[in-house]
Amino acid sequence: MPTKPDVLVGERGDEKTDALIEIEDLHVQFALRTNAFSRLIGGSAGTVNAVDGVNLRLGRGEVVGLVGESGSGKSTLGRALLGLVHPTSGSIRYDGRELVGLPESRLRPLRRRLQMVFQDPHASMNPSMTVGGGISDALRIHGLHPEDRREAVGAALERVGLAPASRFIDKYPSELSGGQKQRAVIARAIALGPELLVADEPISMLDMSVRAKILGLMSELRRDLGLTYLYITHDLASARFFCDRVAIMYLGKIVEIGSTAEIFDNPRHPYTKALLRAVPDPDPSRSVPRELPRGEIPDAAAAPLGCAFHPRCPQAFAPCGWEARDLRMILEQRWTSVPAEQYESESRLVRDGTRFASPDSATSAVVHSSTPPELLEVLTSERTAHPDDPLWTGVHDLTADSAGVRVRLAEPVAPQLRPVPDSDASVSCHLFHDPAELPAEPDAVVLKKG
Ligand SMILES: Nc1ncnc2c1ncn2[C@@H]1O[C@H](COP(=O)(O)OP(=O)(O)OP(=O)(O)O)[C@@H](O)[C@H]1O
Repeated sequence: MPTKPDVLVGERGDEKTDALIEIEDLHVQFALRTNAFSRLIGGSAGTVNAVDGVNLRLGRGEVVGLVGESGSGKSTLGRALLGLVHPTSGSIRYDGRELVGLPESRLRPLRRRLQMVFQDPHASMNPSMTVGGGISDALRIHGLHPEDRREAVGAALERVGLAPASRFIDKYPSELSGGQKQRAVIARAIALGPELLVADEPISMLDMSVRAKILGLMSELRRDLGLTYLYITHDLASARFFCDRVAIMYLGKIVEIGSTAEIFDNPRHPYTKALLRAVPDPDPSRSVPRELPRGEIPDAAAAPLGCAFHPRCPQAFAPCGWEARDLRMILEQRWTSVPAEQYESESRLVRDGTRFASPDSATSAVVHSSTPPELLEVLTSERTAHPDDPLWTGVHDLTADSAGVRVRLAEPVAPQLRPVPDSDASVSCHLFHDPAELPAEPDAVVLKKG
């Protein structure tokens, strides 16, 4: 396997080589489509903040891994880099040139330099074109003279290990194995002479036996061609092997970034720790918890207040962004372990599951109930039974009023990605930066529907 070059890592985990890509405060929103009936009854279209204020710098020749669960915004960030989705705001500079807002006609020539390798090599290739034809076509689109194309195709195929090229050039994708197809896709990308490859899960659909070989090839290409990579993956083990730095994404934000060694040897964010614990251990005799924390990745269209990870975080505390809707999660958890009759009687106390709570400020909300004292009793007994649940650090008090149970909550504070002293990592977590010292962010107190 190729060895990693020495990397100079500076503050915020940024490499001190000159930057090929500089992303600043990037936002990508998608409009949610609602049906006519929902609009009629006042449902708003809503938006998904797929990328929510990302800052990231890729040094020339650097490999940066973007890791996170499904839906965290990794692909959208990668696609935004290539101009395949349009950012809502923010800046992407490639070699000092601003890409955001460039018309397609000016973006197209740059695409030669910014290439993408997708997860599914089969879907990336035109089944009716030979391997050579597909690569040649990409070269034609980018204006390469016909006479130069065959030679460039052959060189690219041999460079990715499909050698001799004459054996592969006239084959159709269906005649290649999965690994060979991904090599052909990489050949098409490098034939154009790119500087950056956005590799979006490039090995996840391949057999285990060929994954390491493809990663090895990508490392060789990085060394020989000076390529820079944004490597998008769920798979921390491959990121550890391949990347100089790793950024952990959660619901559109980078929550931790640092050198690969720092992320793996000294993870800080509870989400990074959870992801690392979930990596399967090759030694079956060691029983390491594999589960991610409770709950699922929340709906990006209604992201939690404060730190988006707080509902799942075992170390969350008062300022992390507790909301009345977090009480629903606590109740649902309780109802999985009580007898059916108790579930029936308790769940009836919450008036309307679709409108569980109405916040009237960031720190006060009503959980609706037709019998508030009884609901208060259930919530109080839950608090007494599990006083250590992080949620209770953010609940000042619960009182019954005519509409339901009123909840007074701690002020939510959105954490910010900040450098960790004496390390090359940055983390966005109140465990590492005093929330009282963070500059106020407007979205720290934005109300979301409960
Ligand atoms: N074209 C689109 N229209 C609407 N929403 C979208 C669109 N593309 C992505 N999203 C939403 O944006 C969020 C981020 O999606 P994205 O695919 O970037 O995440 P990801 O981390 O790459 O996930 P995966 O690993 O499953 O590919 C998700 O909530 C997704 O549903």
